[in-house]
Amino acid sequence: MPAKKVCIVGSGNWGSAIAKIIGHNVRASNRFDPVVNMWVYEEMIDGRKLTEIINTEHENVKYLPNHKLPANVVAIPELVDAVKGAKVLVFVVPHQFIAKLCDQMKNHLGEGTIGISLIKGISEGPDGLKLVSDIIREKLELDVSVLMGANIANEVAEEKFCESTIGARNEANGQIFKELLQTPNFRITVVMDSDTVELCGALKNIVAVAAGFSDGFGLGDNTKAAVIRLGMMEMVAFARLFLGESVCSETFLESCGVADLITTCYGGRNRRVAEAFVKTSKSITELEAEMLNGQKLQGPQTSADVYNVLQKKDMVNKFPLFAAVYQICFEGRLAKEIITCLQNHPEHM
Ligand SMILES: NC(=O)c1ccc[n+]([C@@H]2O[C@H](COP(=O)([O-])OP(=O)(O)OC[C@H]3O[C@@H](n4cnc5c(N)ncnc54)[C@H](O)[C@@H]3O)[C@@H](O)[C@H]2O)c1
Ligand SMILES: O=P(O)(O)OC[C@H](O)CO
Repeated sequence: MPAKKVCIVGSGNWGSAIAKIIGHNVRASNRFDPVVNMWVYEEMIDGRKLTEIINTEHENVKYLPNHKLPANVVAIPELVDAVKGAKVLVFVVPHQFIAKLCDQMKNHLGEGTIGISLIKGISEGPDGLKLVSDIIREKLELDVSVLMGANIANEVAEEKFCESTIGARNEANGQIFKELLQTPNFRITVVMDSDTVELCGALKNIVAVAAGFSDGFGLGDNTKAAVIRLGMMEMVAFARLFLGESVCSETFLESCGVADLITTCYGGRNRRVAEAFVKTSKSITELEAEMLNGQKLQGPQTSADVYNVLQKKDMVNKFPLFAAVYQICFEGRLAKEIITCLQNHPEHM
């Protein structure tokens, strides 16, 4: 069987960290072509193209500085050129960009191409919730797995030990992605409950924003633990509401569930910016621009997407923590009302 060409669609903080792993792993496997394409959203850095910097210095100096990428990872600015001939696509862009990128890729993919989404977020469809993987499936007609877990990109790039979860609909494809992505310090479990895995990855970012508010008020570890627990209860309830009987409780015990929720509520960007939101009174948009140097927050936007979906179902009052995050970020509700929200949570009624 010919070696499969891999293309990474995205090159931000996580995209670059995963490129380090993929570039290394394809060299050690007969299954994959040893040269990996990486689509890069082109920008100028001190008068030079980012793609040129990556291809000469083998470093994404803006989104993952101080980490060398393997030389077999080739940065390509045109999306259609990057995906040409690829049989394995790794989608890793902020979720707000994925639909438009799929439209550009459509009609440029070969038969039998498979994909995996590392994107944490959701979208809204005409009938309510739409998963990012569903957008990719519908637009590109691919089998799509997902990878979600307690995986802060900088720590993964430093090769510190962590776990991750692949959610697959096609088990054989899930195993192919495990071969592509697993390392001694990045241990992967494959489960078939793909939609729950994906929802965990998206929803934990909303809880991280609430954890950041709590930190901003200096409420301490007990309060943050309560935010994490109540957030998890809302994640489970939301998954059951939208995915029904197919949701497997054990999935929340995988890295994509409890572990990602913990890491994100302590070490993530959403937490950090939400803490600054409380301390500075600047808007989320201002803080994202000031603090993240081009990286994108997923939590506030996901809270808005989730709020709209819940409104359509008339279920907002069943998810007070998710709703409070949205209202505080976008509707001027006072951040300190996160405490009122915890005090009156239906879990204690
Ligand atoms: N960073 C992490 O620690 C981490 C870990 C796990 C999962 N994730 C998830 O991975 C996904 C990607 O995150 P990331 O950290 O790689 O990205 P990031 O936050 O670093 O985002 C910046 C990326 O978006 C690109 N971009 C900017 N404008 C664009 C446009 N108009 N169209 C297309 N691309 C544009 C930038 O060039 C850059 O590559 C997100 O869903 C995130 O939640 C991130
Ligand atoms: O930095 P965040 O908040 O986007 O979270 C990063 C990862 O999703 C943690 O697994």
